[in-house]
Amino acid sequence: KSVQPEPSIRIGIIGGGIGGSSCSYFLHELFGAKASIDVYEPSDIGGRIATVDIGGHTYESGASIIHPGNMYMKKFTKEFGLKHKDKIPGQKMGFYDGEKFVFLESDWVIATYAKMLWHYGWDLIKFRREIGVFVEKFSRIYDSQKKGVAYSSVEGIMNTIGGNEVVDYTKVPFLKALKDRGYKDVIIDEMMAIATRVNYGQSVNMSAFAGFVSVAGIQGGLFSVHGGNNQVCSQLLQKSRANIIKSTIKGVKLDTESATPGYYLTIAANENSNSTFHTSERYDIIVIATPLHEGKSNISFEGFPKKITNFPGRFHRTVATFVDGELNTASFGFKNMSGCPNQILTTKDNQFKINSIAHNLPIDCKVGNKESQKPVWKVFSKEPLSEKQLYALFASRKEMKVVDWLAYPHYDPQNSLPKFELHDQLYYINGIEWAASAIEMLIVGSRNTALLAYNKYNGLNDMIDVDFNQKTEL
Ligand SMILES: CC(C)=CCC/C(C)=C/CC/C(C)=C/CSC[C@H](N)C(=O)O
Repeated sequence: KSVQPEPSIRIGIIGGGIGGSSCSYFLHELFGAKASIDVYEPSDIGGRIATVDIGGHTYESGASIIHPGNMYMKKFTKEFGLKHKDKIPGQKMGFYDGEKFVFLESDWVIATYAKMLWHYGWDLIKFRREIGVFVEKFSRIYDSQKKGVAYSSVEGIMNTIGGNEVVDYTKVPFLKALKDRGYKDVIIDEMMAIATRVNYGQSVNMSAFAGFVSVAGIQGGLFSVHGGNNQVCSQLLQKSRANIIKSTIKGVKLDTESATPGYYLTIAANENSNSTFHTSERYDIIVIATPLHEGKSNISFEGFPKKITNFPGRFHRTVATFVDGELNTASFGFKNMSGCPNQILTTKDNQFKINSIAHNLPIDCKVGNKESQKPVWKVFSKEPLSEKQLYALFASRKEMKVVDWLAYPHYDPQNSLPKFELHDQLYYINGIEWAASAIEMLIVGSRNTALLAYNKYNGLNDMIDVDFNQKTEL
């Protein structure tokens, strides 16, 4: 009978969302039984990919879509025996400019494509091709991670994806990148604007990299996990044999006494995070898997030679209002739902002050089971909806739930990209969100962080910050 060695490395992860859970999985894959992993998450596992219950069904409350080119989410779904959520027919999309629908989907796919081609011309084909190339470039990061390469900064990852061109995408407005490529105003003002508004609540003035990712998020073939994307997080934590601790972390303190790098986590002793009674635990490696920006967390850093405080930029407020009720179709120029789209995406700020209003289906809906297909309306807006706005949008309301959250960074091209490495063995996954926030982006960031910790711990310095564009023979 083989005897398992006692773990000799203690790893603490702050946050049990997709970043924290996938990092736990990758760290376990790399360090094996040598490491014991504690994941601190005071709320539900899943973070921003959690769910909301309404009218007796469960719906995705946050990040809900996965791109078919997202290799890690595809791998995890398969590995954990999860299925894709069924596609239920009858979803009809319309682009609304505040006065009229500038584009309305047809009941037939071919007719919709022909209409789109007529409306947007050659730009539509050009852009589809360009996104394809972009997604292919993105796969270079999977190759470099497979070979064990890690980057200490988000910029290193961008450089691997596409050299200076992609690094620059994080620094120029999407609008400029599109104009430089010769796109006409109609596709920019409608389709590109919709992608940035629906996916990030922002506009084409946001940085180009996040703009490209947002457009990838309105392509065909997108999926989500049957039963909820957050199952991936629970499975990842289970596979990594992590201890899940329901406590709030108040601070990280450098261990200055020991010869080897180490950190103390200050832990709120009970679920009341305001309690003044704290405990402390020492770890060899710490991974922060929660945003550190202003308004998002108040973790303090103590005893570090260089102050860890400066995380410039701000998070963007997104309000998701779920309504079990009837749309006021007259507000959109229709007598009833016949002919009226149930996926209304707005091209610009409008009288309703909404980014989109769309039918949302339960996480476990099934083709052939009508009861499981109960849609609710999900409205995205920048501010909570007033009673007057709700009255204009809905003819009737049975139940309503509001998720008001600081969802994504505000993508100002002036923002600088954070580093993954905050100190010797103190890491920050969510820095990657400042290039673009999506489930897959956080997994890419988390695998990078796990590789960085592993390479550093084992002195594999030649596997850190390798210019993958120059050196592919690794
Ligand atoms: C760089 C490009 C174009 C693709 C790389 C792969 C990638 C990260 C694709 C993600 C596409 C996607 C699902 C975008 C949605 S934006 C964020 C969304 N609202 C969410 O909450 O996840």
